[in-house]
Amino acid sequence: MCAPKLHVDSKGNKKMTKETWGRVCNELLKTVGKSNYTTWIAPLRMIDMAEGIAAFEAPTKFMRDWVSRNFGEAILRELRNDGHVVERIEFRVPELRPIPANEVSRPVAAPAPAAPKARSDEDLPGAPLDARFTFDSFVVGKPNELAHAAARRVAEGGPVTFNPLFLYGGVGLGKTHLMHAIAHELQIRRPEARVRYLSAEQFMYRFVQALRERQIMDFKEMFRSVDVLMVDDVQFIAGKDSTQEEFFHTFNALVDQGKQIIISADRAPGEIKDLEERIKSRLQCGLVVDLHPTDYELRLGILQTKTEAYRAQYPGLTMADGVLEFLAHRITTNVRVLEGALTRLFAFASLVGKEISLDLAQECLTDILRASDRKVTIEEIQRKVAEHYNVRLSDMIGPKRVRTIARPRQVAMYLSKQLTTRSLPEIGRRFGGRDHTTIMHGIRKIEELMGSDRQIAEDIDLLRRLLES
Ligand SMILES: Nc1ncnc2c1ncn2[C@@H]1O[C@H](COP(=O)(O)OP(=O)(O)OP(=O)(O)O)[C@@H](O)[C@H]1O
Repeated sequence: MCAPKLHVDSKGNKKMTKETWGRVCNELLKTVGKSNYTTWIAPLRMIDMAEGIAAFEAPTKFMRDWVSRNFGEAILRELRNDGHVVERIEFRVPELRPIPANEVSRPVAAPAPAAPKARSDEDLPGAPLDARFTFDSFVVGKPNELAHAAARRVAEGGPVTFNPLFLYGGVGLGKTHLMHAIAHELQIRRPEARVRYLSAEQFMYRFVQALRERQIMDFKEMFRSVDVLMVDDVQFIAGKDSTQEEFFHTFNALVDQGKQIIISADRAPGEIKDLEERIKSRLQCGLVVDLHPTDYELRLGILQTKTEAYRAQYPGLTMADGVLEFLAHRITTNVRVLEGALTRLFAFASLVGKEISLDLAQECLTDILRASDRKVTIEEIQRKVAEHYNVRLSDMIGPKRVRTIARPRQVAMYLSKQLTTRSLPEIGRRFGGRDHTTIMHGIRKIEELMGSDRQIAEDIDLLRRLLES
């Protein structure tokens, strides 16, 4: 930790105090970045500063070598910048002794055994699985059908055909659910297989813990002896050099042995910033599939499935028609938010003893509905409408008055008023500087036509759904 012992140089050089070392640490944090700082610098202990030599203690030999090689220069520079006369730095390791808890720099799940012992299944790495995340409870729709099919294939446990399976997609779209579903299924189909699931963050903590406790060989052996390894949210290791290094070797060792690896991330391998190139290319070697943002039908399907479960839990509650459709339409962010809204709705309705109606939904979900309001822009509306009617985008703002162009333009004006919070003069400006009365006229025209022209009404409905999904 950054806690120096105080020493005075016999040559009268500047004294190292807690404050000055604190300042040096602050500068180092800026130059090496938070994760490097926490992993490598914070565990250092300044033990001496005399005769131009700054001596530090690192918890392990590995850390000593790593810090010396990678951060020695930076530490030297910052000490000098702080006004200390330092010729060189020495890194030492303590005599073999248990490391006191206050030198542990990172939270860890549970202390590893101090001495190596015979390995049982308990020693294998892994995080608990959520019993609810099965294939049965996973609702399949267009946006996730490929990811689902790939997950199913891997879960069959046949010969490894693609390695790794790389699943990616935005927050709350079902990556973890699918990984747990694979693990559950494999436990049934291949009970003898060592299937291990953990997040990349847990992988790192275990790695750091192994370093600290000098059990790196055990760590390596543990991870290399699984049959199926699943690592969730792999983007977490980006920028964490030594964890990446270890992950890379684990990955290679397992692939070489023909063991299945399943990885998830919030984006495609090539797009993960600060992930080593060699890891990116390894991750791209198998099958890379993405979970697309949900569409209206999938959201409705998920809501219907979850509602079935709630009906059993709250047998007395009734739900008015249109509530699920309203939620699927309005909450487009992610499935987790959708689920949260439904849970709250059932709990609220049961508390107040009322039917779940649209009014009740609006009342109890105001914050979620407001946060989920997608900000559609006028430009997006113009683009979508132009595509739909096969006219040029420039015609949306141009002067042409022929009906084949004027009508789509009015549709875009109408949707701009409906789907954005822009005022009529603002909308007018975006439509080539038209007056607000022209916009008003366009909107009225469309409102009128929607009552008499089914085609226009359908077009509007479709465009609205496209823009809001
Ligand atoms: N297609 C689906 N069918 C049923 N439930 C789903 C589906 N997709 C997501 N969910 C549910 O949504 C919630 C969030 O899903 P999950 O945790 O798998 O998302 P994630 O993609 O791993 O998100 P994150 O990026 O935050 O880790 C879970 O409760 C999950 O069961």
